[in-house]
Amino acid sequence: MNRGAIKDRIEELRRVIEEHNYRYYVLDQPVITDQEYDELMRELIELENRYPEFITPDSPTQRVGGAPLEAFETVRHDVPLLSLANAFGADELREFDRRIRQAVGGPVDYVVELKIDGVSVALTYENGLFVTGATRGDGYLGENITANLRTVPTVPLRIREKLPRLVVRGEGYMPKKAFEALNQEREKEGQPLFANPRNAAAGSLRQLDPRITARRSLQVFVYDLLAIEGEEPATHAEVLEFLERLGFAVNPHRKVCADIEEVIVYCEEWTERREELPYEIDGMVVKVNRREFHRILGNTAKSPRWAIAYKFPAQQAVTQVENIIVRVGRTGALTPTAVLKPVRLAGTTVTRATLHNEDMIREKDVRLGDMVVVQKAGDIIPEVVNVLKERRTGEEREFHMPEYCPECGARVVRLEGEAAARCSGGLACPAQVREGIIHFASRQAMNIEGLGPAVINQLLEKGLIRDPGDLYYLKYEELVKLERLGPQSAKNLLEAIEASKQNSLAQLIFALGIRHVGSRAARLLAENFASLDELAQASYEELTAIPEIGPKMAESIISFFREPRNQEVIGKLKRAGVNTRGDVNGNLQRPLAGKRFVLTGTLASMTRREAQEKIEALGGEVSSSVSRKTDYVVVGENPGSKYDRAKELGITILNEQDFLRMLETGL
Ligand SMILES: NC(=O)c1ccc[n+]([C@@H]2O[C@H](COP(=O)([O-])OP(=O)(O)OC[C@H]3O[C@@H](n4cnc5c(N)ncnc54)[C@H](O)[C@@H]3O)[C@@H](O)[C@H]2O)c1
Ligand SMILES: [Zn+2]
Repeated sequence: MNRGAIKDRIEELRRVIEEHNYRYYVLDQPVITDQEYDELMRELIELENRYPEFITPDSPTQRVGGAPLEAFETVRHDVPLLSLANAFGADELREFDRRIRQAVGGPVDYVVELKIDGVSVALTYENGLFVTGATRGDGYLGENITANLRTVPTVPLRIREKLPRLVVRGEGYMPKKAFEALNQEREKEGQPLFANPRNAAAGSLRQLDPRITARRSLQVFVYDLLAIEGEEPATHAEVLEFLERLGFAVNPHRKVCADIEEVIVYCEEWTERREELPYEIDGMVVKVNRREFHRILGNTAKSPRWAIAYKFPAQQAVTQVENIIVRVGRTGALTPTAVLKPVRLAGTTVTRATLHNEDMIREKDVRLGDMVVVQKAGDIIPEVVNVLKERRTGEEREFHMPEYCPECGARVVRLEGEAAARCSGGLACPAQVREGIIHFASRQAMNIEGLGPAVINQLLEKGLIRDPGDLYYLKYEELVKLERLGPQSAKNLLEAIEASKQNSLAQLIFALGIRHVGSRAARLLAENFASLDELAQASYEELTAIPEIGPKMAESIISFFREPRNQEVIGKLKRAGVNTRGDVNGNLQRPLAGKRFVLTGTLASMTRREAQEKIEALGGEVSSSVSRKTDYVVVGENPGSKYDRAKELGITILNEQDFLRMLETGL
């Protein structure tokens, strides 16, 4: 870019950011996500850092927040209420620490607090009485919202010491439950919904009628001392204790850390635990503990140099729906999937998101070409959260479920009471056959290593297999000819197929892909019937007599074994020597029965969900918190507080290797 283009881009960014600031701070109605906003801001900061000659005092990088609303009386803050600089990731925290140590000439310790996602407020007390409450506004001029803050139960009207004058800073917020209830009520009344608890808190504190504020279940956490007449504590940690003694609500989740690595561990712990909290946090705040250093370090125009906000990695991102395709699953269910313009999300590039089913598409009104918010929760496939309708251009197109299966041309039907539309092609539908074989070979089923979707596709295309039974008749000469399958892998694959003949009956039942029969039900069935033949003969009464086997599952099992094509497959399996007999002693297959596990940290070999499924498949249980009843705590990379708790209680700790061994041997 030449200088002219750079200047244009900077001005463009400023204009766009100003517009979003206005919507966010003044109207409490943002139209983009915080991540998108942060991205714009980051670009502007980077450009201004590289071309400082273009910095102007009115740039949004040099100013805090938005202008106060005229409806309120204006309050001038005697100590400016600044914003915070952001750190994205551990390295930026280390960079912050380096700057600090250089400036103060030695090591420093830090206080780390939760970054409550709410609205900044200043509370002034005179002779122990609450006299003024104000919003941050532009940092210098705020709005006088004293009457509203008086209705908030955690704002003490009188503090426990009769100090002549005290100004504190805190965060007004709305707990998640109250936010949901408020939006539900607004929906019923046809009022516009708040985008998130932060906007709801801001809107509620900036009500002209304090009686409305009083009904909004707002709370305040206090986190800083801005002014006091008299002696000041020497450290920030002491400030927080002092505020607690005065009767303020101070957030209990905080930690004094001796160095930045300890800070990083604590931030990562909360990245994992944030969902536990009854209110939203959008990051952590790292503050230099010694207040003497605060004075040495000073402030920029926008933020103190002695503190930084560690922002959690985005779980949401905004992108465009380029297409909506339909995938046909093992049971014939048609799953509409959004093809997205690639976007970075929580460390990976996302190009697809599930839309679940047609009803969901209607409900969210997702159209081709829409800008949407996508989210990743845990390790599940990303999903579309909502559509940014205000960003529609009119070019968007509605989606319709196809009437015929895109893979086999059979009619698509939708059974009453079912959300899914299904291809009626059954085993004549290549998609269903393919997905069925992929399932058969998968880890939890027959666990045939080296037999993934790519190989299965080739085998089907070449006509070498038509169903799972055919896998056991494959020959070496056929396999070596496949693409990307050398002599060694062909040999390995044959061995893996051979080995799978010794699998348990439970694995086989699950692998058959009987509708509604998951791995747990398969295990129950294997424990209750001596062989596959016995199961195939079972009556409706015998099946439903087993606890957890309901009518739907029983019917599905019976009709599966009645279907001639399924009988044919089972015949092939038996002739090939696949084990169809159960273990007499069911517990042999449930070596972890009665054992309670807790998982913490990241495992290298599997996701948390996979680990849980494996434990359960072997009869164990997984719970979310450590107690005396816990038998094992499985500890991966960057474990959370559960690890400390396990050590405290003396519970057996398994590292990943121990855990894998246990899964394999049951010991
Ligand atoms: N979506 C939009 O259109 C839009 C527009 C403007 C701003 N924003 C969001 O707002 C952010 C900027 O807002 P900001 O200037 O208020 O900064 P900020 O919210 O990123 O951080 C500063 C604020 O953190 C709060 N805070 C919470 N807990 C704290 C604690 N323990 N210690 C100290 N401070 C604590 C304080 O109120 C402080 O003002 C952006 O990063 C973006 O996420 C979004
Ligand atoms: Zn089909």
